[in-house]
Order: sequence, then C-alpha cells, then structure tokens
Amino acid sequence: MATVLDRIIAATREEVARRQAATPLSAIDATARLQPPPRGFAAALTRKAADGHALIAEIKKASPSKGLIREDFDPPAHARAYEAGGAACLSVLTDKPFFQGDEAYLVAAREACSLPAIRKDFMVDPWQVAEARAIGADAILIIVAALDDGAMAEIEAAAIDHAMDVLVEVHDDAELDRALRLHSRLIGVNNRDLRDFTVDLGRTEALAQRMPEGTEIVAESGLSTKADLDRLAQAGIHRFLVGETLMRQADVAEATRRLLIGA
Ligand SMILES: O=C(O)c1ccccc1NCC(=O)[C@H](O)[C@H](O)COP(=O)(O)O
Repeated sequence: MATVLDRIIAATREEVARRQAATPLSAIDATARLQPPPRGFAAALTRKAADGHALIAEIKKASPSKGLIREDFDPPAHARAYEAGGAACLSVLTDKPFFQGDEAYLVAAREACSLPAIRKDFMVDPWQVAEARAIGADAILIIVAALDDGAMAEIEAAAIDHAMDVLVEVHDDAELDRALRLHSRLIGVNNRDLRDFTVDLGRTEALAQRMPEGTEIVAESGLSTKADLDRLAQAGIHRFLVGETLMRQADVAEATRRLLIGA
C-alpha cells in the first residue's frame, strides 16, 4: 500500500513537471544566480551549537499527521519571533497540497529576519534546487527514503553548484548508509516514522552512535520541551528541528526562548 510519503512524492513529480514545462531549467537557473549569496545555514547552526542548543525553527501551517496547526498563520511574524527567541535558522514548508505551504512564505519569512532558511519540501529534481535558490533559500532538504542514489547525488550536486547547504534526512540504518555516500555531513534523523507517524526520540540517539566523526546531527520531529533537547544533548546532539510545538504557542518568541534555555 502506498505510504503518505509515496503519495507526496508522486504529487510532487507531477507538479514539478508542470512547472518545468512553464519555466525551463536555464531560466530558473539564471534567476537563481542573480540572488545575493546564501546566508550560511550549516555555519549558523555550528555557531549556536558551540555554546548551547542550535535550533532550526519551522514555519509550518499544517501537516498530513496533524491537519491544520495554526489558524493565524503569519510567516514574517513567526520568523521575527523565532529570531528574537534565539533560533539559529528557519525551516519553511513550501509544499502546498499536503502542508498548505507556499514559496511566498519562504520569501516573506526570510525578508523579515536575518536568519538563513531551508526550503522544506520534497526534492525530486535538480530543477527544484534552482527554484529554491531563485526564491532565496539558503539550504535544501534531501529525504533519503524518497530518492534513489543517482537522484540524491544529482540534487546534492545542484545544491553545491548554487553554494547551498544540504540537510540529508534519514530514519534508519540503511538510509544512513546511503546518506553517508553523499558529501553533506549535515544529517537529520527524523524521529517520526512517515509510514504510521509514530515518534520515537530514541531514533536519533540510536543512529547518532553510528555517525562518523565530524557529522553534524540534527534531531528532527516530535521535540516539545527543553528536557527533550537536554536528553539528546547527553548523546552529543546539539542541533534540533522543531515545528508544531512552537507553531501552536500564542507567544512564539517566548516559547522559543523557553525551549532553548528554560523558564
Ligand atoms: O509532519 C508530518 O506530518 C510529516 C508527514 C509526512 C512527511 C513529512 C512530515 N513532516 C516534515 C517534517 O520534517 C517536520 O515538519 C519537522 O521535522 C518538524 O516536526 P515537528 O516538530 O514534529 O512539527
């Protein structure tokens, strides 16, 4: 039976084909190369991780697992709140059918603050990497479960060509083995199983044991308290990606501060 990820990827392939027909790679690539240089996503995480928890704070309106998360959704306001609360970077969902995202949200969020931003979407083709840079994104996500080795390498090469950072997402040992064949050493462990949406923070702890020296591990999904971050820090993990918990708070800046440094 097709999983949610299978359905997302199938829909994304159709959408990308439509967009490519309207705007060929050469045109989107030319727009990408007119952008100011990326803000340095991985470097911003490393700076914050040097003396505390480094947070990628996610701007997420809805999700397949939770439906609508935030009604008064306001990407520029959330971006400013995340920066004020001490986040290192932004993650902005741009997928429309499954997350109610939009490219415009990334543009608006990034313009409202000085944080680097990852385009959080389902990359299936290097064309999307050029599009991500053309709208200002500083980094892209590669989900290992969604791609074969050849496609991953092509997408990563496109990101390197645009001087963008790549967060490579894995969920199990086999995916980690494949991720380690890429160049990027920014590796996210998704604690959420995308087949049944169960969350287990032990995933990041277990896979962290197998990461080579020099890997920058990001714990992703299902994190909700400073105690969660402190628990993972015990296992040497200092980079975190958090969405839903923060997006549900009335005072996003204060909630971000509490998550990072406590009451
Ligand atoms: O969040 C989902 O339901 C989801 C479903 C299918 C594919 C991806 C999904 N989430 C993407 C993410 O990586 C999360 O938004 C991110 O890690 C933040 O997670 P959370 O803090 O639990 O909102």
